[in-house]
Amino acid sequence: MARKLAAGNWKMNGTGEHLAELENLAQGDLPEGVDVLICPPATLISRAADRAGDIAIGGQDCHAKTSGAHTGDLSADMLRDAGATYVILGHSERRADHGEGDADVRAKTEAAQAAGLVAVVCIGETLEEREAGTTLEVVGAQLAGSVPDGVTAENTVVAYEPVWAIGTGKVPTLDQIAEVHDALRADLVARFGAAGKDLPLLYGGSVKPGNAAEIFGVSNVDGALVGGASLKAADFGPIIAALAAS
Ligand SMILES: O=C(CO)COP(=O)(O)O
Repeated sequence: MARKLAAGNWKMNGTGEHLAELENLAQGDLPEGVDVLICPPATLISRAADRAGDIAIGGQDCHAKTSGAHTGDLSADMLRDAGATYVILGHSERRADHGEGDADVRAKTEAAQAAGLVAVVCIGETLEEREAGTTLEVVGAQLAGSVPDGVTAENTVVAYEPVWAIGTGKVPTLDQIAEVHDALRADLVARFGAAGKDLPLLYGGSVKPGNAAEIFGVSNVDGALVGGASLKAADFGPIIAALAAS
C-alpha cells in the first residue's frame, strides 16, 4: 500500500513572517502514519527547513540541468542544499505560465531524482478536455510523457489536479476522482509493477477541511496536494487529521 502524504503548495505566497504558520503546524500534534510536506516559495526553503520539525520541505520547480547560464532558475541540487527533500514538477500553473510540456517535466523529474529529491509530478485536464470527454486520454498521455522510466515508490509521487478545480472551489465528484485515480494506478502498475502500486497518488484542487475526509475515502487516493488551504495551520491541520483517519 502507498504511504499517505499531505502536501501543501504555498505557490507565490508568503514572506518570512508566514513561517509562523509552519511552526504552528510543526509544533502541533502531527498524527502518526501520514507524511506531511510544505512547499513554500524558494526564498523560504532554507528558513522553513530549519523550523519544520517532522514536516518535509519542498521546492515548486527546478531546472533540468545541474548548473549553468540559466538566469533566475534553480537546480535540484540547489534545492536540496537549501533543505528541500521534495520538489513539485509540472504543476499546471508552470505548464500554462512557462510553456512546460511533458518532455520538460520528465527531464526535470530525472534531474530531481538524480539529486536525491522526491519528485511530485502533476497532471490534470482542462475544463474543455473534461467536457470533451477526453480526461482519461489526456491524463494518461501526461503520465506517460512526464514520468520517466525506472521510478521507485520512494522517489516519485503523482498528483492529479484537474486544472478547473484549482483555486475555484469546484471539485470533481467522488466518482470522477475514482475513475481517474483507478486509471492512473492501472497505468502505473502496468509500467512499473510494485513501484507503481506503492507510489503515492494525490488528488489536488480545492481540497478543504470540509471535503477532505470524503476525498480521502476514494479508492487510490493516498493524500492531497493542497494550495489555498495549506497556507494556514488551522486549515491544513484538519486536512492532515482527515488523511490520518482515512
Ligand atoms: O494547485 C493546487 C495545489 O498544487 C491546488 O490549489 P487549491 O487547493 O488552492 O485549489
